[in-house]
Amino acid sequence: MTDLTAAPVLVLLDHTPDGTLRSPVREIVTLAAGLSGGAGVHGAWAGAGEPPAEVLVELGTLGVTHVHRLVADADLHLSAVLAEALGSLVDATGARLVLLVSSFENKEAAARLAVATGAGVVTDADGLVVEDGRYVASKTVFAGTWSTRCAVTAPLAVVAVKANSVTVEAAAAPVAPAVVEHPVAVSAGARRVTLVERTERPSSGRPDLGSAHVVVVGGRGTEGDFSAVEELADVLGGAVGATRVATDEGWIGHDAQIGQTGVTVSPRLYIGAGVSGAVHHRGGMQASGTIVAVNSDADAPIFEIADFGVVGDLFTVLPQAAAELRRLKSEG
Ligand SMILES: Cc1cc2nc3c(=O)[nH]c(=O)nc-3n(C[C@H](O)[C@H](O)[C@H](O)COP(=O)(O)OP(=O)(O)OC[C@H]3O[C@@H](n4cnc5c(N)ncnc54)[C@H](O)[C@@H]3O)c2cc1C
Repeated sequence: MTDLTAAPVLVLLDHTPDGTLRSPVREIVTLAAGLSGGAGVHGAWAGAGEPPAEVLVELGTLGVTHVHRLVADADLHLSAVLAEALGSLVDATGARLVLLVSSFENKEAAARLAVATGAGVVTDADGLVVEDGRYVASKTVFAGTWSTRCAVTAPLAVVAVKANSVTVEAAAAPVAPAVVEHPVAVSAGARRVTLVERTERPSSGRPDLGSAHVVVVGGRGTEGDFSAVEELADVLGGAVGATRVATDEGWIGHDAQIGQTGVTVSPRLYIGAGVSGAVHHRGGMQASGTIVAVNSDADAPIFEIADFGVVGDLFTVLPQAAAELRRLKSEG
């Protein structure tokens, strides 16, 4: 039986343009440290300069032993280029597992990497273990109504893990990661698309919807007034989401839409206000840890899946909840 813990684990270290780690990266590094045995956790760093010193310290605390700074004469934001870079790192490190955060862009890179290397790929995983010499990933499917376990039978596993799936933990002993430059020879095929321009969306100051621990969602019941939803999200340090009705009405941007034709979220806490819980919406939130619903209609379908429900007017309930949370916070 193959001893997978004898092989290093490769982790894509997503970060902001200024070099700050994106929050779910800490989760997959924790997962990698637990799976790598003594073989080490190798991080792939795709960015203009070196990782900042404080990031290296943090990565070392989490158990990253090596950071490979990818250097390419093509844009590593393009999934074809990134997939080739990760493929060459797999060859260089002998990794048997590549972990990525399950974002839209990373899933595309994961698929390309798997096709190029013959790897087995699992996306939207919420857990990963080694069983009988194979990596076995868990994930929910069919709008969160089924839990599945997928064993990777190929020699290389590529697994994209959903945010909020792993509790971040420091490694048993911190290390000082070695920073290694890794030049990437990009193929002509990966150059078929060139990035002409990138403009970062202005930050709302709130966490990213796809990876936030808390998401507060407004539906038609808000009648376009998201102030109570935003206030509660801010008290909880959460992101603001919406139903398709709310985005179609133009009350909030389409990137806030959660559901079958929007973003899939699985925060630790989902709060739906004025949201009926239609099947197309559930498809994007049913895997959330705790579901709270505030709806004036006691027969609204969302109460069927809610862990905690309040029958009431959101414009009364949400400000009360926000005020009480503020009071509790001020008491320390
Ligand atoms: C192909 C297809 C894809 C779709 N994809 C998506 C998707 O990705 N995401 C998505 O969300 N939808 C999607 N939809 C639409 C989906 O079917 C529902 O129409 C939508 O989710 C309903 O949004 P809602 O809950 O805001 O509105 P409604 O269903 O109208 O519910 C509004 C709720 O607010 C409550 N309410 C009203 N006033 C208050 C108040 N003051 N306080 C408290 N509660 C109040 C009402 O009791 C009601 O339950 C899709 C539809 C189709 C056909």
